[in-house]
Amino acid sequence: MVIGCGQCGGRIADQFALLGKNARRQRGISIVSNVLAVNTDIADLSGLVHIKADYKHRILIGSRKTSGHGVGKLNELGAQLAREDGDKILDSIRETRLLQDTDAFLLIAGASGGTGSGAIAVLTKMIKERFVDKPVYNMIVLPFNYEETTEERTIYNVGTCLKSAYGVADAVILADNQRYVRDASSISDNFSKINYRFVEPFYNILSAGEETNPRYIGSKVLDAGDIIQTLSGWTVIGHSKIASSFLPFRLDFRGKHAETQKGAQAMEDAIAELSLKCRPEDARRALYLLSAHPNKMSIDIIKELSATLRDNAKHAIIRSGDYPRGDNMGVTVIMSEISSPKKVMDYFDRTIRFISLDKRLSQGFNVEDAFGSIPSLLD
Ligand SMILES: Nc1nc2c(ncn2[C@@H]2O[C@H](COP(=O)(O)OP(=O)(O)OP(=O)(O)O)[C@@H](O)[C@H]2O)c(=O)[nH]1
Repeated sequence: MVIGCGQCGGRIADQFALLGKNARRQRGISIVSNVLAVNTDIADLSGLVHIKADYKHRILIGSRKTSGHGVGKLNELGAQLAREDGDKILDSIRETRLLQDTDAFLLIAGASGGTGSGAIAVLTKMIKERFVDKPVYNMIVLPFNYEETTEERTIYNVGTCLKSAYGVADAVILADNQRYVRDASSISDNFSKINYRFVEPFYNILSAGEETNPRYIGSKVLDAGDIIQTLSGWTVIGHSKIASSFLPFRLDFRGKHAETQKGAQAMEDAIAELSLKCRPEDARRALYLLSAHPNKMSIDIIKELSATLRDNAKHAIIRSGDYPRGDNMGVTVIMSEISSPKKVMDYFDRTIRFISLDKRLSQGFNVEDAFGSIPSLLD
């Protein structure tokens, strides 16, 4: 179940709603049990397209205090309003027809805003307390570089949001806006392309374990259990596609070798496309899914993918699966339990400076050091 908080979270959740519709239409399966958007701003909720338009799915919080006009980047206010009106979200979750079939919750927010940045950890905590048997994950979107220099509160919001989310969510998937920015295009064009890039890797990962047609069931099915076992702590996700226009079983040895090489290349590309730049060797858990046309699945490619991932994520427990569906060969990779990702540590460092504790941070700086100094939005 996907819950978007604030404008950024709501728009990305909207993209998940579209993904759910596509899975039903194209594959006849259900991969998303419900999609909700939570906001303090009526206009943001009105701009969504795919999330159902009723008040149980587009949930306005804090309307008495903000008159439906947002919290103006004050994430403490976002957190407070989520605490006061959180029951509305819990009610909508409880009324979800497919609640029993929900394997996990995914809450999404932009770290630098007010509503989503403040609400995400508070709602995560409430949902975890109410639905104790289901993991609750966060996807947190990091701002563009220019926002860090032009908007005063950006760093503080990001630091407090990341700290609060890490303290309560079962995993925090980091997605960096700056990764996919294309200077030449407009901001709105950028946003829709970036949102697509963030959500696309989930399509096959969520589909593989829900597949019902025997023709498309892999030899090694990657299901919700594998994903849940993989997701922990700081996490990133990436995806790559390779057009494959021939059948490997009819190839001569040179063609076969080239096809196998494509497997290694696809894995390298997926790692290069991870949602936040990080060091794969810092991951303690990893997962990959190979999707390809049933006729193009080959054991050699799977071996090559495994070897390439092992070379990169040297210290990780690796899980994998294959999904024989689709015309293009695609590789989705998740790296999880990443120790002290550099960009996150930089945010903690700069947040501490921002709140003028003026503590010089030495080389051995780690999450625990930073946590002591940064205020939590959960208190
Ligand atoms: N990827 C992506 N980022 C977005 C989108 N909309 C906003 N952002 C980013 O989200 C951050 C701002 O958060 P918002 O979600 O707009 O803020 P909010 O949670 O609605 O909070 P307030 O507007 O202060 O009430 C900035 O870093 C934006 O670049 C979007 O559709 N996609």
